[in-house]
Amino acid sequence: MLPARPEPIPVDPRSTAVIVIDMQNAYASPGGYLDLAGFDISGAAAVIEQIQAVLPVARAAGMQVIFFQNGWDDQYVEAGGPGSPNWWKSNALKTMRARPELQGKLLARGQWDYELVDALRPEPGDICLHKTRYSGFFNSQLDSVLRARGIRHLVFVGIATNVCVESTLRDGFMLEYFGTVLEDATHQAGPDFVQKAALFNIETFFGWVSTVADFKGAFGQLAPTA
Ligand SMILES: C/C(=C/NC(N)=O)C(=O)O
Repeated sequence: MLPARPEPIPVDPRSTAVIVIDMQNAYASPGGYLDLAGFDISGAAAVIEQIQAVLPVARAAGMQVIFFQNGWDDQYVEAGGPGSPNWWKSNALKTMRARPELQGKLLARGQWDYELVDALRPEPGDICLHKTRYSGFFNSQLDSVLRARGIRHLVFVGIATNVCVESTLRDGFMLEYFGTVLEDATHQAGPDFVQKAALFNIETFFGWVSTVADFKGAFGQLAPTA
């Protein structure tokens, strides 16, 4: 059992994936997109440390680790033009329109901004997926990757709680996946109250909320199973 809110939840490591949402320089490094767009990323360093503690435990327990990277091709075709709400709402695209010297740099594959932070690198056996919108289920291989492995439970870490973490967990709920967020391994884009609001939504309507300490306590002693 994994201690969680609103109640403990049974989690079988063999049918569980840890989903690492968008731990890219864009979201977690000074000089990355969120920082340049004026969001407070001071909590990101702690999130990196917490994820560093989670991943070895997850791998040793036999869980699948899946890294997501968010962004687009270097011409921003995947971002959509003015006919896409993404063109209007993406703060990365808006920041580049306001500051033309950044054009081509933010969230573009091949650029530093798109890369995962140095401290969190996939290991052999981990899976890396790309996404072009906030939900990891939209236009990606995530659902088929999970179904092929019999995975039903998703444990979320990463940035941002109220955007890509919550969007992916919500879509997973609609697709019958059980979703749990490790709250202290996530950080919001926006004021503190949006972290609280996202976690309230998740624990009340869409899934469960746990902590890194409880995750380590539940799975830290487990050897991989055949
Ligand atoms: C604000 C934002 C969040 N992304 C995420 N990874 O949650 C964005 O991509 O613009």
